[in-house]
Amino acid sequence: MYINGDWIQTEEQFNVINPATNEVIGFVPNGGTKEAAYAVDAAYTAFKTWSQRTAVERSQVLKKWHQLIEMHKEELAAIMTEEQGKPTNEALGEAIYANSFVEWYSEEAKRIYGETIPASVSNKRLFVIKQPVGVVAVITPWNFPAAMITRKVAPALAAGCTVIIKPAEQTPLTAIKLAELAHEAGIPKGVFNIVTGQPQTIGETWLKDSRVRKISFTGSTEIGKLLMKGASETVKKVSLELGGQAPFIVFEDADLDDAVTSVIASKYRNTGQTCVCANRIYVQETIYDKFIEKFKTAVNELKIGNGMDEGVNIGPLIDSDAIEKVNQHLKNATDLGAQIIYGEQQIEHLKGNFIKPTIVSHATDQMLCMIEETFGPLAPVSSFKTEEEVIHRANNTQYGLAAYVFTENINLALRVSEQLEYGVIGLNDGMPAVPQAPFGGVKESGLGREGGHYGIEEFLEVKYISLGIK
Ligand SMILES: NC(=O)C1=CN([C@@H]2O[C@H](COP(=O)(O)OP(=O)(O)OC[C@H]3O[C@@H](n4cnc5c(N)ncnc54)[C@H](OP(=O)(O)O)[C@@H]3O)[C@@H](O)[C@H]2O)C=CC1
Ligand SMILES: O=C(O)CCCC(=O)O
Repeated sequence: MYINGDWIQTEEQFNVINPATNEVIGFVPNGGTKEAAYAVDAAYTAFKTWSQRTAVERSQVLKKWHQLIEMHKEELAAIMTEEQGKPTNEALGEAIYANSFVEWYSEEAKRIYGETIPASVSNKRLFVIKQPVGVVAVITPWNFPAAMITRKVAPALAAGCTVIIKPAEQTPLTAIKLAELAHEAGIPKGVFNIVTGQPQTIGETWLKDSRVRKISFTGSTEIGKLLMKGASETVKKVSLELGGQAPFIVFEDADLDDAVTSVIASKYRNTGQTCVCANRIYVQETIYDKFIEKFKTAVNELKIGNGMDEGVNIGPLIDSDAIEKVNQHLKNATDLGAQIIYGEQQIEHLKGNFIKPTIVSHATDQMLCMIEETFGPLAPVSSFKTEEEVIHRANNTQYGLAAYVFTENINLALRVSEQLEYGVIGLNDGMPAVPQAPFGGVKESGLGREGGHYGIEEFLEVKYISLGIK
């Protein structure tokens, strides 16, 4: 792991596994309290100087990191395919996407503006300045091993914060590669630190330490809630990007081909393992059969296999627990009357964590797959009659990250978008996330926003200065 500009080893290590083959591909240090605390010491010390650098200086260092990531994007992609399973093209797409946050925030570093406020008396002047929050703990998941790091770290560093990062145990190698490039880019020692190892111990050490002023987390709602509770002990700021349960709504006047292309992209990207994946698909009853036919045809084109192999677009799931969850959702759906219309055959020729893309029709809102985040390539399709009905059903969840709406009617589109209780709406768009726009959820899908100028605000404190003048 990488702390205070040095590479740190521990006696104990843990293995990193390729989910396409279940083979061990490497190992990393199993850090605990000692390493987690050392990272805070380093980041706390480095904050004093990094926060004092000019915005232009911070911007230049981030630009250098961006250049190096661009130069090494194929290598990063190969690491992601090996440790996470996503197909090569998708992994390269992620490396580029991840780097777009570094580029965007290298520019945004220069636009952290304050404010002057008219005073109500003539002998005062009122100012607002923005300052970095301090040491930021970044805890990231395995589904986007590079982008979830850069989406948090780039705005944090641009704002003048220093970071301590704990990547997911399944995907530490991508994080370590990013650290190598950060080191080469001249990010000063202590500004960027990676601790691999025991999640609970590392998490607790950071939660208890009052020098850590912010936690930025992407992952399950369960762990998000736990971190939020822990953060209250020292009143840290929190940003949480948690589970989703995205409805994908297709109205009868939608461009069907477009809707099908988008549902494939949204549902099967990363083999269904994103928090914004279409989780439940609602299709207006008048076009239901036609949609299902086109959807089936398109899914049939997908090639499943080891992400390293040419032409593969569906890789393995991350581990056997993930397979079990999808199978549990599928069994529950069929027990409750859903019909498997695509995907019933088992995959026998692949030995990793593979599961066939599956479509079920006649899904109802009582089924687990319509209530919980499946995080896998199971697509339940349900029909609806009216706008009111589908809005009610889409909102009837504790989650609120992304929702998708397909229609050619601008009035309907805006009415529905405004009524959906979600942080991100893909309106005739199955892939809305970009670096310049705010991404994040409402309800139990999280707090705060990543991306755009909103994303950097999460790492800034507002300071009000009242100046009395003579
Ligand atoms: N919003 C999203 O993008 C994601 C949502 N999920 C959802 O969560 C489910 C479970 O996935 P899973 O990987 O277990 O997600 P987790 O929430 O458990 O893991 C996310 C990150 O949190 C860390 N973590 C776990 N426990 C603690 C703790 N007590 N204190 C501090 N950090 C901790 C993990 O470390 P470690 O890896 O070492 O356990 C990892 O780095 C998925 O099936 C999916 O539904 C999962 C990933 C991403
Ligand atoms: O699953 C997630 O947490 C990540 C985001 C997807 C995206 O950025 O498109």
